[in-house]
Amino acid sequence: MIAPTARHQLAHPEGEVATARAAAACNTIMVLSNMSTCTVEDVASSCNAVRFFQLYFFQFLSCSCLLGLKISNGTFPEQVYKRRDISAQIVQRAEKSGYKAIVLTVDAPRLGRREADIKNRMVAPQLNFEGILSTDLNSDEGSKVEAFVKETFDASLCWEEIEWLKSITNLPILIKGVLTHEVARKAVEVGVAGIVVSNHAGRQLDYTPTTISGVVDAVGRKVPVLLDGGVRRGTDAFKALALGAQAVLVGRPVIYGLAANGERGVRRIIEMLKDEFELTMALCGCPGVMDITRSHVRTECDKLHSML
Ligand SMILES: Cc1cc2nc3c(=O)[nH]c(=O)nc-3n(C[C@H](O)[C@H](O)[C@H](O)COP(=O)(O)O)c2cc1C
Repeated sequence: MIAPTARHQLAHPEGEVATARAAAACNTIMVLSNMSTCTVEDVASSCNAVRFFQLYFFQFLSCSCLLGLKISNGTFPEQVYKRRDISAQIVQRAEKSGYKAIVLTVDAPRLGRREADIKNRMVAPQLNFEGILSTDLNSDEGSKVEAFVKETFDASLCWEEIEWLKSITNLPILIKGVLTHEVARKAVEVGVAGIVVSNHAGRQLDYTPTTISGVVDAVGRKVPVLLDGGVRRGTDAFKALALGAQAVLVGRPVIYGLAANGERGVRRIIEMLKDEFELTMALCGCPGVMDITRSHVRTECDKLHSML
């Protein structure tokens, strides 16, 4: 699957549209970010790729001087309002445009400190929100993306939000950004259709681990577990499946392929990964994906256990 990486037009003028066409040609699912640089509808009408839609929840940050509130030092505190109407609008647009699932990203209550973005004063067009949210933010320092996220992402996201999301869409809901078995169990309890084990490519917090094995054990096959992050070779996909993932998501390699050669570059990346994956299966004696088992990989943990 292609992971949501909301910067495609910075890599290539056709951005997510070219990526979606490559996904369709290679029979791969594309997850479109709600921060994408092409609109939900443009990507949908460009080809017949199977598409999932990635969602962040929104809020509205307003200075309380509008409400006449002051704190003791004379400054005006900021007030935060949830903007479920915006989340609802965008989910309904995705549903209407034929997206097959919602992938709710839960690991970005705030943006991690992305020093390259700050240095480059990063700006990314937010076409999905034109006329809905102000995307022209004044930030004297740092990246505009950071300012946008600070002002508009709902940092108070909680489990009730999933109940609400289920009430406004018939699409299955996957949760992306799970790292622990406790969160995975709770996610199953509230009725998600799938779990994406991900540390957001390490872009949020340095040193966060991805712990697929613990999550797979906790979930116990009740819903599919997907692995995201660090897949660079077919062997990585094979290892993920051996550890219990049902699919993998690929982010940056797709962007690199897009930057190098547009739609053809993305196709090449996906083909290379698939070829390497099939070769690994053949060399491990696995005629089909169902033949890939836990015994095909040995982790550091296994090594320790074998020494006891
Ligand atoms: C440039 C860039 C933009 C991203 N934008 C989003 C996003 O909008 N939503 C999201 O859930 N994840 C986003 N991610 C994280 C990816 O979905 C994915 O978790 C990560 O790239 C996977 O790791 P990989 O790049 O090692 O394959 C982004 C990642 C990158 C590199």
